[in-house]
Amino acid sequence: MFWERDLLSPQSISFSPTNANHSYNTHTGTLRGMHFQKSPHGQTKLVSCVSGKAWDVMVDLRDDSSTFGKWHATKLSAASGQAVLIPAGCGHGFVTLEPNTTIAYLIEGQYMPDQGRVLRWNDPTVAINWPVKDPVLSDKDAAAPDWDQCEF
Ligand SMILES: Cc1cn([C@H]2C[C@H](O)[C@@H](COP(=O)(O)OP(=O)(O)O[C@H]3O[C@H](C)C(=O)[C@H](O)[C@H]3O)O2)c(=O)[nH]c1=O
Repeated sequence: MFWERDLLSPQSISFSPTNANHSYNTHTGTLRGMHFQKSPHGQTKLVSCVSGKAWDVMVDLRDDSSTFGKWHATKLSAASGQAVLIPAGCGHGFVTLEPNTTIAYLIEGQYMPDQGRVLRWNDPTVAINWPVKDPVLSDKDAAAPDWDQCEF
């Protein structure tokens, strides 16, 4: 079981997914991120790995949060069955640790491409300690701005 609505409500976490995405990645060292939608169009994501293995990262972009600018990583794998909830207002990214890694995630919040933003994966302000130093990046991610140029 990946998600059950009533499982989260005792922790007073409300999560009502509106869509589900798959991200298939052929090569080890594929890095996608850090992606987010500009406030107030943030999305909450419940992320899991359904094949292979990945190092999944969130960064807190909520300027009223005590962990503003901090990052947190979780190792996800098909074998572990673990999932991680990325709150709205956080950036999300991952790097694959095996070939043929598929990330599956439920999303709450409408996809609004014109509100999509990217923070550079190796921005020195956030300083995420990625396990992969020379990743495979999309053009969009390779051209991402640093913290100071980002619109949250
Ligand atoms: C997110 C999304 C994407 N798309 C389309 C738009 C593009 O034609 C294609 C790939 O989108 P994108 O470049 O955003 O995909 P990734 O580089 O895999 O990034 C994703 O992985 C990172 C780590 C994320 O957290 C984001 O949810 C998501 O952006 O799927 C849709 O049609 N609906 C959607 O909800």
